Amino acid sequence: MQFKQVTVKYGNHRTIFEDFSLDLTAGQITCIMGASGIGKTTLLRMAAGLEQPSGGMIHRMETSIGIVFQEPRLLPFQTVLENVQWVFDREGNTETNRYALSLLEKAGLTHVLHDYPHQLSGGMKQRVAIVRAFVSSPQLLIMDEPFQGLDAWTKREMQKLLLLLWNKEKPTVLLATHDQEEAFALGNRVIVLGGTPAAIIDDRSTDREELRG
Ligand SMILES: Nc1ncnc2c1ncn2[C@@H]1O[C@H](COP(=O)(O)OP(=O)(O)OP(=O)(O)O)[C@@H](O)[C@H]1O
Repeated sequence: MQFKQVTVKYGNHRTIFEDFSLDLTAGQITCIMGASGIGKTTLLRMAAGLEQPSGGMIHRMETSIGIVFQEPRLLPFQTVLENVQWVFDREGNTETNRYALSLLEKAGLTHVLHDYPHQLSGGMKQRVAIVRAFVSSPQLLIMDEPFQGLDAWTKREMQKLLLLLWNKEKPTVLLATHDQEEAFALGNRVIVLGGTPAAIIDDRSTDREELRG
């Protein structure tokens, strides 16, 4: 997907992006870093089509999108399993259902399938949100600091799960993180935003194949 000369302004004085262009290679994981408030969430929301730029264009080749927000955003009156099934037609879709169950197992959630969100820890809720984004095998996966707040072990497990799924289906992934180590462990490319309005101040291709999977 492509951002072409994108401008984002809030009010009269606040310019977050101006003439910002970025070309994402399909099938790659691109990690976006940058100080708090620089515009990472805004960029991801535009990539998902949730926000329109004030100027410029966004071209998206991918037709299906999965999103993991900074907070889990689960449906409160649906169980863990229902929250994940909600994104596909569970009736007669046994193949997807089986896939959902296998992802929930990989995410260590098998024992809470029938629990409701208020019964889960913050980390468990976030894992449900991650599985929900993965289950429909989207061509574009947008993840806004998805592993923030998870304990170190769970974080590593979820990162491994992301790489496992990415290796299988090669979606285009756009992932915002504050964690440089995470960015270089996961990304094929790491982009750092800086300045006002935000511009790309560092753009590196990584060659860390040995860390994958
Ligand atoms: N709806 C809005 N109205 C006004 N200003 C906004 C709005 N949404 C975001 N902003 C401003 O745009 C800037 C970029 O916000 P954004 O959430 O994209 O940053 P971020 O890099 O994701 O930050 P963080 O790392 O803290 O999540 C911030 O200065 C924020 O205050």
